[in-house]
Amino acid sequence: MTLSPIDRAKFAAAHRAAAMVEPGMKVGLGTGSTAAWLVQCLGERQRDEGLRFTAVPTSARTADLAREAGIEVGDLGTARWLDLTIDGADQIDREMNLIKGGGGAHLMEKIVATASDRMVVIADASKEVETLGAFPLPVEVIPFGWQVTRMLIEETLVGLDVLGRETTLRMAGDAPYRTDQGNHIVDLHLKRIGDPRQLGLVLNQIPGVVENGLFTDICDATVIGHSDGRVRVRQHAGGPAEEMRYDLEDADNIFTEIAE
Ligand SMILES: O=C[C@H](O)[C@H](O)[C@H](O)COP(=O)(O)O
Repeated sequence: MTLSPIDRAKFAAAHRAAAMVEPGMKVGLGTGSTAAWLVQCLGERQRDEGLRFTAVPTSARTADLAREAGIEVGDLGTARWLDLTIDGADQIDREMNLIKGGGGAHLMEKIVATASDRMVVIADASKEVETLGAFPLPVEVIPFGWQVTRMLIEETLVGLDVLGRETTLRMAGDAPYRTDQGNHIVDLHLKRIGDPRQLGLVLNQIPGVVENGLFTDICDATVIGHSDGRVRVRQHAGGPAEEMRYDLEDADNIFTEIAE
């Protein structure tokens, strides 16, 4: 079976990051299409090597995928503190600030990543940007009075160093989208985000806002995959980036084995 170029990139990043999981670790499993590859790769390591680890998923979707891959699912309340969380992202800037929540899971993802010694982000190269902003910034709000919360968000944006103030309520068909926690999501269409730390703090002060999708000072390393099989691992703390290259035929073979 042959992977599409974008899936090769995601797979390569996920496969490299899966190798960071050591026996006995407590590991947060992210949400999204890249994290789904991670779950497959960890399932494969469990089957082939007998790798044992405690998995804490960041969404019901990831929990289902993990179970399907034969991975036993734990919960954060029991695990308390994790060694490592591996998750995808919608945008990554040079300082490893992130926009997350394109799949609506950023609240649980932020809790899990914050409760981890390390957060490693896996992504294809298209997610790397100079400055955050082109991707809509998700803000999870409670359903009660969401219209007012949205208005307050828009008013707050006026006083900030951002470009653009349009907001939309995320929909799932004809009804407002519901997160795993039963909340709604307001997406902010900002062309430029000035200071992501400041914006993140200010948004979370607004009554009705549960959590925004800006992750600042949380990501410790990025694993970026390319469709030609190249993978680049960069640490937030600095130091030389690690470069490797998957043989594309190998990647397709590994994928075929996982899929069977
Ligand atoms: O809510 C979803 C998450 O933050 C995802 O990790 C993010 O949207 C990236 O997803 P994908 O790997 O599918 O691009």
